[in-house]
Amino acid sequence: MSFFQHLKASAASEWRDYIHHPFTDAMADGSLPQAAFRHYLVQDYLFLIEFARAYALAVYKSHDLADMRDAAAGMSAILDVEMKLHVTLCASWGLTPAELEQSQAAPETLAYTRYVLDTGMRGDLLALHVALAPCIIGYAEVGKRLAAIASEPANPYSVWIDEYAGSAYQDLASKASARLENLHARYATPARDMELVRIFRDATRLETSFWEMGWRASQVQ
Ligand SMILES: Cc1ncc(CO)c(N)n1
Repeated sequence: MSFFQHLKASAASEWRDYIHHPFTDAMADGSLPQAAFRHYLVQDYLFLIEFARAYALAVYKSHDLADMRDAAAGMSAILDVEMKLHVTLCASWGLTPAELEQSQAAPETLAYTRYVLDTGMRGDLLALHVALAPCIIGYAEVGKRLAAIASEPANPYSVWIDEYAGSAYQDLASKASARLENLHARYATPARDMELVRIFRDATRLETSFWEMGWRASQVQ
């Protein structure tokens, strides 16, 4: 069993809640109110700023050039690619990048981003990448799942779904999986297993609470 499969199996119910959240199903069938999606996406923009910072921390925590380049590429993938999706979608609602950046972070956004940064600050590169894994590998799973069930044609969320189901993002997630296995082989010890599983489970729960935040916004319409 790969390390990632082990993490998923050790947090099976948390992982299922995250990947199959009602917020994502409502994107797939197009029933999610746009205001809820907007709320989510603005928070996600703030989230990505801090996740880019977490990859910068991974550069700092790296022991060799290969890991540094790898982390730098992860940072660029967020700053130069993924955030463009948010900027484009938000522009269609009249929101500028400056307005996005000045939005107030929700408690869920603060909790998740602080958790990952704190895990990286006090831990090593492996702990940090375990904290980052639900984000990148999870969204690739969600993207693929939604692309398979999304209502056609003219789903209002197809741009989002296509981004995460698309080959560029899928490729990024495969690289993240390979990186995780490699770091595990180099830095894991049996005594660390509980610590690493806990980090993975906590980060997965924080992903679910991020969907919950968007989902709650859809319930108050
Ligand atoms: C909350 C969250 N998790 C994961 C991703 C994927 O990068 C994202 N954009 N937002």
